[in-house]
Amino acid sequence: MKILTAAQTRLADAYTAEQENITSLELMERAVKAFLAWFEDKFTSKTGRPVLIFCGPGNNGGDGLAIARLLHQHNYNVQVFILSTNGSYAPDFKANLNRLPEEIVRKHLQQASDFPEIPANALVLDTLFGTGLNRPLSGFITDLVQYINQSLATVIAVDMPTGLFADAPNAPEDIIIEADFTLSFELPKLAFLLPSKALYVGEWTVVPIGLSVKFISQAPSSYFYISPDVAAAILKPRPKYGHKGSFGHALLISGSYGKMGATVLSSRACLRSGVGLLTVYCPSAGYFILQTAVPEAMTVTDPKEQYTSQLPDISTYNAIGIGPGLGKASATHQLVKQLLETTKAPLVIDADALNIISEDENLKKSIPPDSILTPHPKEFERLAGIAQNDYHRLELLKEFCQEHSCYVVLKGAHTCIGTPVGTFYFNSTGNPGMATGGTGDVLTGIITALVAQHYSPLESCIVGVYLHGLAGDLVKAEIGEQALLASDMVSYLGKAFLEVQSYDHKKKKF
Ligand SMILES: NC(=O)C1=CN([C@@H]2O[C@H](COP(=O)(O)OP(=O)(O)OC[C@H]3O[C@@H](n4cnc5c(N)ncnc54)[C@H](OP(=O)(O)O)[C@@H]3O)[C@@H](O)[C@H]2O)[C@@H](O)CC1
Ligand SMILES: Nc1ncnc2c1ncn2[C@@H]1O[C@H](COP(=O)(O)OP(=O)(O)O)[C@@H](O)[C@H]1O
Ligand SMILES: [K+]
Repeated sequence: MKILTAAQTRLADAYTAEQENITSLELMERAVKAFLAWFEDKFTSKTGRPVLIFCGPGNNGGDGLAIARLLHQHNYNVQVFILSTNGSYAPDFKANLNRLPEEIVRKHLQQASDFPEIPANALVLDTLFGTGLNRPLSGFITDLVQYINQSLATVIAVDMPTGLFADAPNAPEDIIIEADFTLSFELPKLAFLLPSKALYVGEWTVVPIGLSVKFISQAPSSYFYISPDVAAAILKPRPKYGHKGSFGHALLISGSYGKMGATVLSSRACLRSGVGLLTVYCPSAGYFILQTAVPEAMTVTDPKEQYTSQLPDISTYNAIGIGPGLGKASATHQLVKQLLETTKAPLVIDADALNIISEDENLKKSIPPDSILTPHPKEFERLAGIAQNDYHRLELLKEFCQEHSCYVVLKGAHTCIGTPVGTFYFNSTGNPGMATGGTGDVLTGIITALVAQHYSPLESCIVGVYLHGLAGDLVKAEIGEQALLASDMVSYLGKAFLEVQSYDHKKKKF
C-alpha cells in the first residue's frame, strides 16, 4: 500500500471526483459514511454517551458536520462546536452546516470561556483540522486542544489528530490532539508510522473511500505500507519435485558463552522458514546445545570454547546470517572483517556483528552490496549516528542504505525497511508483546532462510518482517502480550506462512 503526502491526497480527491463525475461534497459524504460504519461498530448509540464534535473551518470540519447529521439520524446524542475564525469556511463546510438538522445543539467557540464541559464518558470527535494543516496551531486553538487533551473523554481524531503534520516534522513544543483513536481515509499517513507520534495518533484505522486506484498507482512515492497482499504475492509455492537442495543452504554464525539461546532461536526460525539445509557455526561450548536443541541443523564448531574466532569455509552457502549472541571478542571482530571481505554469499547482519561494524569505519566501508542489516534503533544509532527526530532518522536510514548499497531493517513497532534506492517499507504486523529478548534473533533466522531460498533482498526483508510480526500476532491472539516468548513465535511461524498463503487476492482478505 502506497503512502501519499497530504498534497497528493488532495489531488487524489480532486481526480476521483472528476473521474467519477461526482462533487467533492459527495466524496465527503462517502468518507463520513465510511467513518460512521467504523464508529457504530465500536461505539453503539445504545450506550447513550454524549458525542461532542469540534469542527474547524475546512473540509475536516465539514466531515464533522456531516458526521453529526448521520450520528443524529442514528440516535446518538450529538453536540456540535464550531471554531470561530477570522478566515472563511470551506464550501463543503457551509453545505454541511446548512444540512445540519436544527435539533442538534451547536455553539460557536470564540474564547476559552465558550468551551463546553466535557463529561468523562463523552466521545469527542476531533474534526478541527486534518490534512489541510499548513502551520503549527497557535493562539486560542491551542487552548482548545489542550482543554480537550486534559479531559477524561475518549478522543477520536477524524483523518488526522489536529495539529499533527501528515508528513513533515512537528516542533517539540507544538500543541497536538492526543487521540485515543484515529480513523483516517483510504491510506495511512506517514506520521502514523513514526514512534514519537504514537501519543497523538492512538490506535489508528484506515477505511477505504474509493479514491482512484489509477491515481494512487501512478502517484510517485518513496513510502509503502506492507499490506497482506504484498507479502502474499511474493511468497512462492514449493515445487512438487523440489528437494532440499532447491531451497538453499544457509550458514548461521552465532553464539557465545551464555548466549547460545540466541543461536537456538535463530536456527529454529531459519529451519521453520523453509530453508533446505542449515549449518550453524558456533563456539565449541555450543556443540551439545545445538545438536540437542536443534537436531535438524548441522553444527560446526570454532576451536574457541566461548566465542567464535576463525571464519570457517564459507564457499558453499547460499546465504550467511551473522550476529545473534555473537559477542564482541577481538578475535570475533577479525572473523567479521574476514567475512565482509571474502564472502560471495549474501549476508544478513544482526546484533553484535552490527556493533562490531559500528566500531570500525573500515568495516562499514566493506559491507558487501545488497547485504541486509537488521538493527534495533540503538544499534542503528551506533551505525549511522544520533537522529534529532523520526524524520531525521528516516534521512539517516536513506543515506546509510544509499552509501553502502544495502538494505536496513530498522526494527520496532512498524519496522521500517530502507533500500539502496531510497524507498521505505513499513511493516503492518507485530505487537508490543514482541518487545522481549530473542525476538530479533528469530527475525534474523527467518530472513536468512528467505535469502537462501533465492528471494531478492527486498523480498526477503518484506516477507520476513511481515511473517515475523504475524507470528507474534498469532501468539498474542492465543496467550496475550505479556507471556509472549520468542520461542512461541518460532512455533507459530507455520501458521503465519499458512495465513499468508491463504490470502485471497480477489476478496482481498485472508
Ligand atoms: N480523500 C480524503 O482523504 C478526503 C478528505 N476529506 C477531509 O478533508 C480534510 C482536508 O480538508 P482541508 O484541505 O479543507 O483542510 P483542513 O484540515 O480542514 O484545514 C484547512 C483549513 O484550516 C486552515 N488552517 C490550516 N492550518 C491552520 C492552523 N494551524 N491554524 C488555523 N487554521 C489553519 C486553512 O486555512 P488558512 O488559514 O491557511 O487560509 C484551511 O481553512 C481531510 O483531513 C479530511 O478530513 C473528506 O472530506 C473527503 C475525502
Ligand atoms: N512495540 C512493538 N511492536 C511491534 N514489534 C516490536 C515491538 N517491540 C519490538 N518489536 C519487534 O521485536 C523484535 C525485537 O528485536 P531486537 O530488539 O533485536 O530483540 P533481541 O535482540 O532481543 O532479539 C524486532 O523485530 C521488533 O520489530
Ligand atoms: K482532525
